[in-house]
Parts: sequence; C-alpha cells; structure tokens
Amino acid sequence: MAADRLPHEKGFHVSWDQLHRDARALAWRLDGRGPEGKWRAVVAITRGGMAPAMIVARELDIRTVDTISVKSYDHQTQADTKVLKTPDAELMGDGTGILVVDDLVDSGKTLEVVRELYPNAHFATVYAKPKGEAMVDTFITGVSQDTWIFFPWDMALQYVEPYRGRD
Ligand SMILES: O=P(O)(O)OC[C@H]1O[C@H](OP(=O)(O)OP(=O)(O)O)[C@H](O)[C@@H]1O
Ligand code: HPA
Ligand SMILES: [Mg+2]
Repeated sequence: MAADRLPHEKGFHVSWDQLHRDARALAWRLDGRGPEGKWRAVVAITRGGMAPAMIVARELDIRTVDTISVKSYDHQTQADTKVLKTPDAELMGDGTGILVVDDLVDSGKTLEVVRELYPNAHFATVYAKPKGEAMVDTFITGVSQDTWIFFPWDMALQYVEPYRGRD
C-alpha cells in the first residue's frame, strides 16, 4: 500500500537512534522493579519486540531471554491474533518475575492474549496508543490512535526532493 494511502492520518517515523534511546529509557524505568528487585528473564514478543528486548536485557544485565511468537497484523490490517510459538514453560510458570517486552501496544489484542497465558508477568512496551494502554504495565512514549508508527527495520534512507521542488 502506498504511503499516501495509509488508513492512518499521521506517521511517526522512528530512527534506530531514537528506538535505542527509548528502549534504554524503558530499561532504566524497569530497573529494580521485579519481585525482590530482580527480573528472572526477558521475553520478547516477536518480531517487533526483539530489538527492544535485546536492549532492555543488555541494560539490565539479564542473560535469560526467550521469545513468544504472536502474529496479529498483515501489513496494516489487523487479523486474528495467533500464538505461533510459546517460550519455555518451566521458565515462564505463571509469569512471575518475567519481563515481557514488545515494541508497541496498539489495540491491546496481542498483549491481551499473552497476558492470559502469563497473568503475573510484567508487560512493557516502548510505545503505546490509548486503546491498548490498559494492557501495558510500563511504556515510554504515548502516540495518538490515528498515528502509524514506522519502525527502523521497515524503513530505508532515501532521497527527498527539496521543499521548493515538490508540487
Ligand atoms: O496491540 P495490537 O493491536 O495487538 O498491536 C501491536 C502488535 O502488532 C505488531 O506486531 P505484528 O503482529 O504486526 O507482528 P510483528 O511484530 O512480527 O511485525 C506490534 O509489533 C505489536 O506486537
Ligand atoms: O502503529 C503501528 N506500527 C507498526 N506496527 C503496528 N502494529 C500495530 N500498530 C502498529
Ligand atoms: Mg509484534
């Protein structure tokens, strides 16, 4: 779908540098907030949660990292939310002491499904839209519901016409 025909009114384009800063800020906010001050593991919701989860795990010196694979969007269209792969059951338990990380929460559907599996985990995202805020325990930046967030892994540097050359 062409960028000028997207269903969202606004675009929020996040660079690698910005994502790194925001994911670091998320880690610092979560530091020492696990049960007895410690998180047992970080679990990334693939695929978008993987880069933020790596940054959080690095900042907090957490070496146990697992993944849960959830798919809910085909491009910008929401489809049925499906869990394709679960993390290690012994590690997870009911989620106590586990930090589940995703890039963003939008409708909240993805986190709702993961929360049902691990009700005692802590859910953290870098960005959050209002509809999904109730599903996330900690986030860094709020964006409006009509904004589409473009992540650095979905973008490329490209030439832009000078302002006076664009009609
Ligand atoms: O709050 P929701 O409305 O459920 O939307 C948020 C989820 O949607 C995106 O993942 P997507 O399913 O597109 O897969 P991906 O991470 O592999 O790109 C995003 O990375 C979140 O995981
Ligand atoms: O705003 C978004 N950006 C990228 N992926 C998404 N998945 C749901 N909402 C979004
Ligand atoms: Mg995702």
